[in-house]
Amino acid sequence: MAPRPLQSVKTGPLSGTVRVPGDKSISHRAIMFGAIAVGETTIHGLLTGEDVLHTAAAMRALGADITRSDDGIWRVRGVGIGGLVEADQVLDMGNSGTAARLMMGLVASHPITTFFTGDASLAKRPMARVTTPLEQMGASFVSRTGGRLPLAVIGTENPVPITYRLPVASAQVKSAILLAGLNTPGVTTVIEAEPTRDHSELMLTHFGATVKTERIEGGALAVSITGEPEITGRPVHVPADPSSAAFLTVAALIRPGSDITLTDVGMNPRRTGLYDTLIEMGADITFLNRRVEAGEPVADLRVRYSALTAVAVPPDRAPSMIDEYPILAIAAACAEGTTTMHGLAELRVKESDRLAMVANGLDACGVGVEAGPDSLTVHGAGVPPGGATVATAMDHRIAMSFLVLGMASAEPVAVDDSGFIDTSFPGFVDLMNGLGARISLPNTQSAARPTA
Ligand SMILES: O=C(O)C1=C[C@@H](OP(=O)(O)O)[C@@H](O)[C@H](O)C1
Ligand SMILES: C=C(OP(=O)(O)O)C(=O)O
Repeated sequence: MAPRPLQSVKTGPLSGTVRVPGDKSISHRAIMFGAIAVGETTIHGLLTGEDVLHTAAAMRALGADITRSDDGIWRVRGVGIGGLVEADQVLDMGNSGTAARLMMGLVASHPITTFFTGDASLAKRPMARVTTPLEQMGASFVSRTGGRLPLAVIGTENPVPITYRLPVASAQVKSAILLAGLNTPGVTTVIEAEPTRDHSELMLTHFGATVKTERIEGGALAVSITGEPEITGRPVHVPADPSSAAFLTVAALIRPGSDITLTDVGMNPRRTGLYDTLIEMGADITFLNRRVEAGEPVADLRVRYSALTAVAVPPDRAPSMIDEYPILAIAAACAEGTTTMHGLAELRVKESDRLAMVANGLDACGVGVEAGPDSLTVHGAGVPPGGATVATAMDHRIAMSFLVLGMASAEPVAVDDSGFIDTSFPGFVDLMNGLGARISLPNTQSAARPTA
């Protein structure tokens, strides 16, 4: 598809009350778990971003019946544990690491062969982190050198349960193993040194599976699933995505006079590291109407402009804000002082090398920045100069982050392609402009100083 450049110019105060789209992690899981449950799962507030639509298409190809009614509610009729059928087409996972990795776990413990592919960004991302444990469970794989997509999973008829210690903090790898464990006799256990998002554990429990989490010696968590449960379709209410709300939150914090409210935002503590960090920087964020909906904590967030000061973000916070470092870097660029972030090696293997893309983009916009192998240092500029076109490398979060930077910069900031924003946040531009942003097609004069 042709690139879709956009530019963002300095805006006045933001105001209004909005609900950002549904949580991407929870939406993928609602479709997948509904597809392997018995009976009907109804999903309210599903994210209809492209990543989740790829998951829905793939689960249909594997036998589930998935429809969307006019009222916006999705209905999934599942096949039951062990009931997935061989797809007669290659499954295209688009830009989505979550879709590819969780689905590989699901099919690995079925006696079927499944072919996966993805776009140029996904085809660069490491898959050995899931194929290694799934091989131990009995599946085999045929892939390109280095274990990348396109890739075939030859599922096993006789899967064996394993106990596996995660070499990287990853909810995707944890979930892939637990999902393979669903159609495996006995107990499958994943040990994680650092707690990652637990949406799989919460939702599988909601569907009737037995999932236990215990703290073991050394402080690690052991997450175990008992195989071959009877899981039944359930209603799922998807909260608004805290990772999407992050862009609006930072935009309001850096525009003087702003006062916005974001409703129904997921507040699972394994996802809220950015909000903790912003509050440490001096952000005025009030959490209203805290409640639990369908097993997930949610709140309405009132966010007001705040003079932010730099912080050192502790590395052990990374799993709870892993997707939020690009937008935190934008907040840091508008803050007073030097912000340091460590423990970020995983950012190099997301939709793009996010450390490199953030550093190149900030540098092009005149903000002092250094990227190390797993760290980022941003020197706050107060009002960033801007005046550049930033390369986004097929990465939705890089595109949204730099459009937010443009809202506070002296000169407009353009992004070379906004098309991938639809993977996670359809309607981003309209929602932002509705609050007072000025994001539009670039005019030719401002497209100066392109980044690498
Ligand atoms: O499990 C999930 O839904 C996700 C886990 C994270 O990836 P990793 O597991 O690779 O850290 C995150 O970056 C991704 O956006 C969604
Ligand atoms: C890393 C992300 O997603 P995924 O791994 O599913 O592509 C993200 O949304 O920032």
